[in-house]
Amino acid sequence: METIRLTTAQALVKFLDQQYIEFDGEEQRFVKGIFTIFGHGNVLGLGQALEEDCGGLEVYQGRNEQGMAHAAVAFAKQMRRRQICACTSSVGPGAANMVTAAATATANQIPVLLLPGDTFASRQPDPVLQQIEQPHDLTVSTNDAFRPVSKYWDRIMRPEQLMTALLHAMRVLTNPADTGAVTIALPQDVQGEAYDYPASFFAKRMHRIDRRPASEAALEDAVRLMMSKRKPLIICGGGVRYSEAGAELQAFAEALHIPLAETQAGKSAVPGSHPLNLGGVGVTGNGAANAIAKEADLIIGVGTRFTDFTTGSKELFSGPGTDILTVNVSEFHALKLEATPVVADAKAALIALRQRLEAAGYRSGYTTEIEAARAAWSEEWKRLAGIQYAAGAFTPEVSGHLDEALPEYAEALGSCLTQTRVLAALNRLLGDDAVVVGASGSLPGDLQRMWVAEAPHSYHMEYGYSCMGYEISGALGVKMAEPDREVYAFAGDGSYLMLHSELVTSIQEGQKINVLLFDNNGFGCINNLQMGHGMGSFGTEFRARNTSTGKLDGPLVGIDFARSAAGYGVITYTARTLEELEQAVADAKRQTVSTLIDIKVLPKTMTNGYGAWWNVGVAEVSGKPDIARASEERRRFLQQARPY
Ligand SMILES: Cc1ncc(C[n+]2csc(CCOP(=O)(O)OP(=O)(O)O)c2C)c(N)n1
Ligand SMILES: O=C1C[C@@H](O)[C@H](O)[C@@H](O)C1=O
Ligand SMILES: [Mg+2]
Repeated sequence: METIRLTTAQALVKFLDQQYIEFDGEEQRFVKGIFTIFGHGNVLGLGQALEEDCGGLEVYQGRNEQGMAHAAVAFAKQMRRRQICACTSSVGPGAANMVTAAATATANQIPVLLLPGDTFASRQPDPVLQQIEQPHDLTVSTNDAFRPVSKYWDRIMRPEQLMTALLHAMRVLTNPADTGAVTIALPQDVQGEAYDYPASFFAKRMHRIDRRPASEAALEDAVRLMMSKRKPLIICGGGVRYSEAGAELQAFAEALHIPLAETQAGKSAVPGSHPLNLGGVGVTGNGAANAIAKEADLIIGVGTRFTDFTTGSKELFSGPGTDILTVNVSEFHALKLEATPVVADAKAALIALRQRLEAAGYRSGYTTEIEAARAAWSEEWKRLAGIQYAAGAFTPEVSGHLDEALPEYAEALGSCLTQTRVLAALNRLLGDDAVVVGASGSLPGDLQRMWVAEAPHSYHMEYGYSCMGYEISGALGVKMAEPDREVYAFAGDGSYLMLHSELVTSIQEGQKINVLLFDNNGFGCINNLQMGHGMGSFGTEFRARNTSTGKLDGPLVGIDFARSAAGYGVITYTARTLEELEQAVADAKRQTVSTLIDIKVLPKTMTNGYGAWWNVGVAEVSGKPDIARASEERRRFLQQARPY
């Protein structure tokens, strides 16, 4: 047997360099590159291997391990999971910083390969710097924290273990039904240890991603169910996009005259302006999709995980005559809500189903309802787009919370801009081909309702984990995936403050991203949530400590975000009027380096709900009557919702 003597780390790099995937007959390199932050836990092992021979892998330098791993997650998501980046960190805190990103990947079912350094396998120098000593179990290290948030976890205690570990890593990373974070912990000493690896291990490997066909029996069940229904509604989830099934979903809807609604992950599979596309559904859905959902007698969930935001905590389509049909490549998701399951690739299943339903002469029973719902939402959209603040006589969208404080905000921010008006303007200004990126705060809800995404894959929302700080790191990953498109990160001020370090990486890499920062001086959506459930404003506005009350109810803490980002070399703007915003967007498009527009918007001017419930925990004991009312309302909704 021919062998090659390499260190564990060198073998790892050589193997990753030889992985390819085949999808619909097209071959592609699987690992584009590797994000690194070196420390003593990885620099002399994996760092040495990459310096000596990184093959075709690109090597990037991250700023924060969570940020760089989020960039890798966003890259893979925008590549529809057909190409990934790996990430290596040092031992201890560097590794711990990646745990959040691992969870983001796993929650969203996005492949990412994480390679944290680990403590010594030999234990000779223990305890090493950054080692946690657990007297009850010496095998435990920080990296065990990746176990619950990874789809595959391994620790390489001997060089030869690497071979089985990497083959299993590839199995999970390329599995469309069950992928997510793969963590391979690399003890510091083992990374540099040598072994005679079989040369065959480094041969080019092609991993075919098959389109799993639906079984005849499942198709028959689905057709039988559909033939008995007159008001079906398709819910287009992220699986439609990963399967490249947008055109087929559109053809399916057109042929059978069935409206469709979008989840956050499914948006931009079918053009937003299509007459059968009702837009976002659920807690952050719009009036049209939610109205049709409430009346539907069949929900056809294609490639969706049916999260609480999509199902309105299982209250939205809970009528006694409403059935669920699922098309999902994952059995786990297909079997949710006691659905009639079609476990299959979305594109393959939609083609097969359409053929059978057309042959059976199926057409839904909708007459004018779809058009009417769309028209009503269009009027509402225009109203939202036109909302302007007027001192003294203004009722914000989210009213009855901070109404009296709005003049103070207008003065402190120096702006009267409303969030809904800004979003409508941006939808017009950015251009259809631009990719919008978001994750957390009030913006995902507003975007799901208001953003009309026309071009395929122009909407990139991480709403599985809704992780603050993903927006900017994510935009970098999206730009790496789609260098020819303008990429816009939509971030709240809270989210920006939490993590924006990879903005510097975007400058370093010459990967232009645009940050649209919505500064409303606080954790706006959480303020809405607490005050909407009977609490006061507590710990969510950005106010200084008040020396007379001892509380955080002093003056507003203003931040000049444009000035802060300018220090990184970012081209920055501040927008306090629509004219300033228009000029800033026009100028930002002309730039070749990353830009940031600090948009000052009034709190409470985001969209409000459109008839879908969200089950959030409410105190059952409180001296406040409003909280008791909220708790009572929750009990009432729970009785209407599906219990499981
Ligand atoms: C990492 C992380 N921590 C906490 C949360 C909970 N959370 C969700 S939105 C939010 C506040 C967001 O504030 P901001 O980014 O300013 O957006 P706004 O709601 O004001 O538009 C918080 C704390 C989260 N989603 N992610
Ligand atoms: O707690 C949350 C509330 C949501 O409105 C928000 O979008 C999300 O980021 C979150 O974590
Ligand atoms: Mg905010």
